[in-house]
Amino acid sequence: MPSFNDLSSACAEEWRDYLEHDFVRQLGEGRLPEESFRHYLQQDYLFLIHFARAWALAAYKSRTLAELRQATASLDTILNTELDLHIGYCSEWGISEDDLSELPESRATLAYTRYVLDCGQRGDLLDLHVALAPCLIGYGEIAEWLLDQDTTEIENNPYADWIAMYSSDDFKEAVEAEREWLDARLSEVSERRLGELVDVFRDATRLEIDFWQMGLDRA
Ligand SMILES: Cc1ncc(C[n+]2csc(CCO)c2C)c(N)n1
Repeated sequence: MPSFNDLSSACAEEWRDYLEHDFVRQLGEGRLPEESFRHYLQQDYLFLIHFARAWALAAYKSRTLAELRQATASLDTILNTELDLHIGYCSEWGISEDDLSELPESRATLAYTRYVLDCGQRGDLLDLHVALAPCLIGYGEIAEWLLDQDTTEIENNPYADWIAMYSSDDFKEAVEAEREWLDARLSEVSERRLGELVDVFRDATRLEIDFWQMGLDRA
């Protein structure tokens, strides 16, 4: 019976390159250049606006009240928790929300956000959730992995708030709910359909790698 693990193990190399990317290691050790984090976070502000739209699309494509609630919970987390972190870091750097809204989107941001929105438009709710899975489940695994590393520095780490948000109990609960939903839906798909979904998952994972790389390349 297929499950989420079949998606990540079908592209194990890309999945690991995403979770254990140099950007993530350096962030955990507190030695990521501020220029890299700043560029990443500003682009992530633009990214989150489109991902909020993707969850709104998931709400629209939902067939049950439970699915509708799950999609709107993610939408709410982006608008009322995640973006606050971005706005907070940026205001410490003297960057206002008006400044952020005028930033040009990088190619990595454009490619990833529009890819996910296209998956949702042309496909069904499962395609869209699979395109969103590297983002939600990946960040959950990244936060867990970071906390497991001996080299991860929390005290005096300028990125500690970022790590804390993605390792919070609320966030872990959302990741768990997503995994359960995916496992239930994937258990019903054919081999052929699973192959299509692996392609979507792999592409989204590669776009996550490009997003980290965009940050590193800035420094
Ligand atoms: C490039 C990039 N990938 C993933 C996330 C994490 N994230 C974005 S939306 C969302 C779901 C609702 O919380 C999560 C976990 C990010 N911020 N930036």
